[in-house]
Amino acid sequence: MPAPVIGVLALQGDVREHLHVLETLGARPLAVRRESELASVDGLVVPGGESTTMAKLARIFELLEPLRSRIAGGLPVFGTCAGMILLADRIEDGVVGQETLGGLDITVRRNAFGRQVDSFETSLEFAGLAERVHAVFIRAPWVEAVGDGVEVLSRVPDDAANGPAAGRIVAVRQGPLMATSFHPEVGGDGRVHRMFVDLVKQS
Ligand SMILES: NC(=O)CC[C@H](N)C(=O)O
Repeated sequence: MPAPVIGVLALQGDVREHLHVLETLGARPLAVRRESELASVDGLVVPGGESTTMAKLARIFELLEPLRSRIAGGLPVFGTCAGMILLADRIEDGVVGQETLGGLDITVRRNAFGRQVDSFETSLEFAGLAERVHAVFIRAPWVEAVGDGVEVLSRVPDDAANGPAAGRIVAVRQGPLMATSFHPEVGGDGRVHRMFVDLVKQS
């Protein structure tokens, strides 16, 4: 199979970082702003940024329904941080009327880590990876609840020192959909993206 075309939704957020990691992994990255571009991708990354802004822009750019229909059609999608929020079927602490793309049977809590520690870095065990992943959290959501078909890939260590974040789910997969609360595109570790590229190749 030729290298898959992997789009990065390029309405807002840290688009360039994702394009760069995908390029280093030998995928063909494509910034997606129009329906015609969306139609040509084999997989899609929804980056970190601001989920409410991204949803509004997706509506303005007439991408909301095309995105929903490609997700319903089985397109592999990887959401990071705001991207996780956009893929979630249910949001806690969203703004009133906040729209999502949906598809992942999860409930996310926006800005869950709170003001004191809203941005931090740690290393986490991650299902399928031998070594821990360096995880950068920036005003991140966590996953409050998952449906039956959802595989948990990573959690904050269940250690009292982690306070209310202890044991919280921060990475999931459901069929062709993957999401992380943190930003694997920051910090030069391509292993989580490689997992997604492999998922795209298998689909
Ligand atoms: N780094 C991020 O993507 C932050 C997400 C942001 N707090 C939101 O609600 O959309």
